[in-house]
Amino acid sequence: MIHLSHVSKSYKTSTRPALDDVTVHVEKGEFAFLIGPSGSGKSTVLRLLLREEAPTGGRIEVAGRDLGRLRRSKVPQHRRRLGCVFQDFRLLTNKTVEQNVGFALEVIGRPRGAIRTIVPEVLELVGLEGKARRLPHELSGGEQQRVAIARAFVNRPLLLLADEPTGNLDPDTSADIMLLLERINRTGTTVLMATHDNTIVDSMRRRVIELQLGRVVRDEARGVYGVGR
Ligand SMILES: Nc1ncnc2c1ncn2[C@@H]1O[C@H](COP(=O)(O)OP(=O)(O)OP(=O)(O)O)[C@@H](O)[C@H]1O
Repeated sequence: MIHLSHVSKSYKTSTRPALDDVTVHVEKGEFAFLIGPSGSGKSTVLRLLLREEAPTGGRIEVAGRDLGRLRRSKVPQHRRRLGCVFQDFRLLTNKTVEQNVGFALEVIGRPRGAIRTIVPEVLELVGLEGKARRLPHELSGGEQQRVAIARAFVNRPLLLLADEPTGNLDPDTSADIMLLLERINRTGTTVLMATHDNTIVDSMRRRVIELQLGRVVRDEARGVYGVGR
């Protein structure tokens, strides 16, 4: 699903590379954590996968597509095949819950009838039935993240990228969000999640890929956050 081969990334204004010879393969259906201290390159990996940035060296393949050969005009289509969830939710503040989720289907041209059927199904999956007409500011942080996850998942993406999705949430709410991401993973969606949350990583015992100064320093099948903690 994700193949990074000898990937390097140097930003123009930075003296050291953000990523330095990174080789990582994540197979279809896997759930993997990307961890590492601030500035280690986690967000850069996600940005490269979304083709928001291009690598300075190496090769990146996502869902069978070589991103180096992806024409600029095909980038939006590539991004629509991925689901993305962020720490700050990024909801449309003037749209209701159902409109936020439905919008993801509108932009890919799904007919209104289909949207009316699919949106309530996805809201039920994320536990937001009954909240479809609320605006984001009428929801708790955890509920807002559920909307963001519903929006990311409504197109049934092959791959879900999550950048610190629990960063703004309390521990109980974070645990609920992780149950939801696990449920989504069980439908066959590959999940790659960047996080600083050691409690979550330790409780899930999933694959852990650790970056330090732009290099992979650990890749364990059922890892914990910190070795020896
Ligand atoms: N747009 C940019 N221009 C220049 N340097 C950048 C840019 N984005 C990131 N960097 C640098 O690249 C390195 C990796 O940053 P990145 O954001 O990928 O780290 P991170 O592991 O996601 O950090 P955090 O956990 O704080 O989000 C850092 O040294 C950062 O300063």
